[in-house]
Amino acid sequence: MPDRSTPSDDKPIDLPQPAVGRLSLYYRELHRLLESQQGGVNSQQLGKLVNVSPAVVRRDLSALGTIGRRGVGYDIARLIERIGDVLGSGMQWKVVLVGVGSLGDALLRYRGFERLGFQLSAAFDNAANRIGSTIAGVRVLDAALIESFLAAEPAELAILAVPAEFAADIADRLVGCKINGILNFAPTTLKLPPKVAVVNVDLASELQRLAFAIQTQK
Ligand SMILES: NC(=O)c1ccc[n+]([C@@H]2O[C@H](COP(=O)([O-])OP(=O)(O)OC[C@H]3O[C@@H](n4cnc5c(N)ncnc54)[C@H](O)[C@@H]3O)[C@@H](O)[C@H]2O)c1
Repeated sequence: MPDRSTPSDDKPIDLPQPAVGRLSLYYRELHRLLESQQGGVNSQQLGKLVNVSPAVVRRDLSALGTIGRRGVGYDIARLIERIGDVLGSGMQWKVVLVGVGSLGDALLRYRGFERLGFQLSAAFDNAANRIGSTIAGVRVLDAALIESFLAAEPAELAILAVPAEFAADIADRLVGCKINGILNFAPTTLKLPPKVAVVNVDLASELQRLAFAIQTQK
């Protein structure tokens, strides 16, 4: 297991976004392999699991300073530790969620965040029937308390699951509370200072991309 520590100011490795996405996939598959008692893996096996060539796997992993041994491959536990360090998954991240509707409720119940070091410290909503409830152990607080809560219990990341028309206002407030990264589910483009990292998850656009890919295959 990687050491659990809080996020530090260590200079991260500069990797292109597609490589970061692949590392995350390797990480997931390596955990599965470790759980199935496997000790080592080679670039061909790992590439097959995430659908990339062995050469791409070798390039991605050598960028982390991780060199496999010819004929032996990579030690899975060490590789998990190294990728976890680079992706920040060996750290504990505090996360808040805003908007506890259908989607927010489902996200709060998802158990996959904790395993990667993401701890949901609170959720916020402005609807009376949501405020005061506890979902999967996470308290739902009045959205009016975002600032006072984060002043007392700072968090690095936020998940935004409010309707699109409220997303910009909430995002500005979160940034004012020193939130550095936002996972935005609202189908709207947030205009935030460049220092704030935003990842947009737009499921409808993804479906559109999928439909386009199928059409162009014909
Ligand atoms: N449900 C899905 O499958 C899905 C999928 C992809 C994207 N989205 C997007 O995610 C967002 C949430 O979707 P949903 O289906 O959960 O909507 P929803 O209407 O069920 O929930 C929205 C929640 O946000 C709360 N809210 C509204 N304004 C707020 C504010 N100013 N401060 C705090 N809380 C506020 C509401 O009280 C409600 O609980 C939307 O932007 C939606 O387009 C939803």
